[in-house]
Amino acid sequence: MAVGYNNVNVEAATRNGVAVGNTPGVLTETTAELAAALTLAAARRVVEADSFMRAGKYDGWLPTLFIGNLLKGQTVGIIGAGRIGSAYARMMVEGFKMNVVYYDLYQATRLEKFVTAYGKFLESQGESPVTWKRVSTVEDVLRLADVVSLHPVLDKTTYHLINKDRLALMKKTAIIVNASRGPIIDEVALVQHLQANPEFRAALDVFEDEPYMKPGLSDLPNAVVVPHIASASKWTREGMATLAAANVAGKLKGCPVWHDANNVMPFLDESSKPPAASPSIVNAKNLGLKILTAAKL
Ligand SMILES: NC(=O)c1ccc[n+]([C@@H]2O[C@H](COP(=O)([O-])OP(=O)(O)OC[C@H]3O[C@@H](n4cnc5c(N)ncnc54)[C@H](O)[C@@H]3O)[C@@H](O)[C@H]2O)c1
Ligand SMILES: O=C(O)[C@H](O)CO
Repeated sequence: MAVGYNNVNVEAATRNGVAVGNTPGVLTETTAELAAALTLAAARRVVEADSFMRAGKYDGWLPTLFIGNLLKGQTVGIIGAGRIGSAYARMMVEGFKMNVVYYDLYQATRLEKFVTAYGKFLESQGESPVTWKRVSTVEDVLRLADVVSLHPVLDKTTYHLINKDRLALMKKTAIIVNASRGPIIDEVALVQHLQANPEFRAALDVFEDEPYMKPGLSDLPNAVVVPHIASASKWTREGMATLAAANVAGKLKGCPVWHDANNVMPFLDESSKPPAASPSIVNAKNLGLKILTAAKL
């Protein structure tokens, strides 16, 4: 039960006539919120400070205790500005007035429009506007950003996208956040980078060899690590379960497949009869399954 299906061999499934369902449209905001939470935890050293407190080490306010990074006015870099990347970018823009630099294979038009409009609103209030910039390389994002959040799909173009050489391009006090897929970062290189650069921070929801971490990661105070919980809100998990069940039921009953995997709200309405369709079968076209239009539901 997941939106990401990089762990499934869809081609082999299709060859054998097996439908592959996923659960899109209900994870976006929840996952983006966890990426935002990780960003704040790393920027303000929340986990380190919590451990210090619980260990009974706090003996009075100090001007130098757990100095972190102010996000306001800084630049957030997005690699993969799809559903989750764009939702996270909007949160960081609206919540913390950060400027956006992003890299994606496609233009994130809605995100650009949002940042432009919000920038104009801030100006109308006498505040500095926020800005966006689309760059043509991953390297440009890494050089320019104070926080880099990774949101691409995992495929052969993004495997170890963040490696030793690219980490070296980042600012010494930057933060890297990953709530996408573990192998997008070369985790051994990241551990070495964190060891050599104590002011650099990482906040990770996903790991290269889940459920394990690469040696050394868990000892590093400049890393925040959580166990793949980005989609773990009650609303999202219920939505995922409903969509997964509806996929199975729709397939068993021979129903057609819903046409818009990003618009699955009709499947979540508990008070009405479930629609006679599978909400999201990713290999529907290649299997030759019938696909519904909105008007026919
Ligand atoms: N941690 C979690 O619990 C969790 C939950 C949901 C999704 N995810 C993962 O989050 C990621 C994003 O999910 P989404 O729903 O936003 O997907 P999406 O398809 O909406 O967005 C992915 C974006 O990545 C871009 N992209 C593809 N190849 C790229 C490349 N080489 N360089 C840069 N960008 C590239 C695509 O153009 C697209 O805009 C996926 O990896 C997904 O598996 C993780
Ligand atoms: O792809 C997904 O759905 C997640 O990684 C699990 O929530």
